[in-house]
Amino acid sequence: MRASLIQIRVDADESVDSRRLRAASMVRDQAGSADLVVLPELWTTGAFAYEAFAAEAEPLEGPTYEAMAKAASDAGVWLLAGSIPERDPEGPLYNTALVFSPDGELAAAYRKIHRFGFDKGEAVLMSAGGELVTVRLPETVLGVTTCYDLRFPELYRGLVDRGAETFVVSAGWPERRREHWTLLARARAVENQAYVLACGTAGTHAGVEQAGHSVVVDPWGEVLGEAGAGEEVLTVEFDATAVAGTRERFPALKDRLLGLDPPRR
Ligand SMILES: NC(=O)CCC(=O)C(=O)O
Repeated sequence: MRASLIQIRVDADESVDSRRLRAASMVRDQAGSADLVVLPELWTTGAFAYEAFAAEAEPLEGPTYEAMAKAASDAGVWLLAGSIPERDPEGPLYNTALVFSPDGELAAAYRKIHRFGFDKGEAVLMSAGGELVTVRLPETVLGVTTCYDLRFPELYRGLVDRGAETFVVSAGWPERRREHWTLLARARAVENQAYVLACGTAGTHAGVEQAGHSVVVDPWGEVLGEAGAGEEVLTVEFDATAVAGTRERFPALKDRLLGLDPPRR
């Protein structure tokens, strides 16, 4: 299958409306080139533009949902439309990733579990999700994750236990920790014998330079494609069936002793 990672530029000098139109058009441009399209985390506001979260928060079925549902169906692609600052009808904000099927239906919504910032920023402004999300595509099962989640291997193991073979990561990762980004993407791929499609943003917002360098890693940890620092669409073709083969030939996942209920002896 072919996946296109849209590493869109998120700069303070562009309005959210303009970026939404550009993102929709970039998704449409993938018609015929990709089966799956991935956008980054909080690309409407920027992942570090904390003061914009409440101002630009949308209900789940708000303007970004509308634009992305239409773009997915126009292009006929599966679309992980990145995440939005979602305002729940009860009041709290969530960092919520949206997945659309090629007919423009919502296939899943994933509320980011691990919020970044310690005692500041997203960690205090957003509420934490609590549900692991997988999506069955014809060729593979996606495990949906967002940015800082990449540092928590137990989340990815939980997704493997729910059948995930391809992890998608929407991110707004900063340049200053770029080496962690690539290292963690490869680690999650190797330890779970799964593909990792990790899509970040380009540009600088809220004074935080973004790493770009979106990356696709195979179940053996090989980097199949990597973007540069600027705005770019990274398209990579990969054999989704290779996950089963890798897990059969090198069955390390069967040697797990901990975390299973009951534990294996
Ligand atoms: N938006 C994020 O989750 C940022 C994560 C990050 O900067 C890091 O883990 O490092």
